[in-house]
Amino acid sequence: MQGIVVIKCGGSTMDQLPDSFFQAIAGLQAQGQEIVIVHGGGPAINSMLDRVQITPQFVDGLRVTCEDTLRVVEMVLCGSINKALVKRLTQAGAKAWGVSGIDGQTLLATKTSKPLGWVGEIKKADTTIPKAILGQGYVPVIAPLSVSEDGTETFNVNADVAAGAIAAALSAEKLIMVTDVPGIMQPQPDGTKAVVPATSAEEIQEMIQAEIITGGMIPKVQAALDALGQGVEQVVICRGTADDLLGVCAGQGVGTTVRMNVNYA
Ligand SMILES: Nc1ncnc2c1ncn2[C@@H]1O[C@H](COP(=O)(O)OP(=O)(O)O)[C@@H](O)[C@H]1O
Ligand SMILES: CC(=O)N[C@@H](CCC(=O)OP(=O)(O)O)C(=O)O
Repeated sequence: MQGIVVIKCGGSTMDQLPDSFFQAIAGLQAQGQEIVIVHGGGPAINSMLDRVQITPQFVDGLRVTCEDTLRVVEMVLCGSINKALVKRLTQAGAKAWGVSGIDGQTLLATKTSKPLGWVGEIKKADTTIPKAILGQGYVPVIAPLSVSEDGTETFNVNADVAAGAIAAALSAEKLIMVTDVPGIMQPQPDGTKAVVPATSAEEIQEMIQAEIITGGMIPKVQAALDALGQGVEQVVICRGTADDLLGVCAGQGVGTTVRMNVNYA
């Protein structure tokens, strides 16, 4: 592989990520593969909100973010989660450098017009900082906070959306969305659920309408389609294991590959 690989680490799976996953990233980095990590941390934010007695609230997978919630989001994502990931990568032998979307205005945003409070809509992803970090031989580890153009306001951004915007701005070869499920799951006639190996914008719309895709999977698939629309070559939703990560990098059929349309190779 030549192009940049963006890995989005979902908060859902953060506590379960095995050492071998980080060792796989270290191995890829040692082979010269440029990797950028964008991370979430939804469950850790929820636990901290619980400790300060704020009830989490979501609309279509996006957190309603009042001022107090924003403080907690910034503290958890830029603080404990970002540093925990940098440490795990370091222990695995990778070189990692943690930043947030605020740093260098990597994620420039305006406040959403939706009734979600301090949630940002990304206007521009600036690749100066991620590229500078890559240029120094480190994996940028990016927390999904965003900042206003004048630098006065911070906004919360869903990590899938942040990863999609950064992958698009970097013209990444692959966006790998690592989560706690093996891909998009669909109910089968026998009552079980199976991973959808590949899907399209049209099928995704149908699955959202049929409530097969719900909650946090909604921003994920929307971000995947946006990234493809902006030139990212491949988007895969899969689990956070070394096998899945290396399988996607090797072009094997792992997880769910999201495509713009069914006939698009
Ligand atoms: N069709 C679906 N297939 C798989 N997961 C789905 C689907 N619809 C909703 N989900 C939910 O989406 C979750 C992943 O989104 P989220 O919790 O936001 O994870 P992350 O923190 O990794 O972004 C899954 O754990 C599952 O509960
Ligand atoms: C606006 C919004 O929803 N922001 C997210 C940011 C973290 C995130 O997306 O984490 P996951 O990847 O674990 O879902 C939040 O506050 O939970």
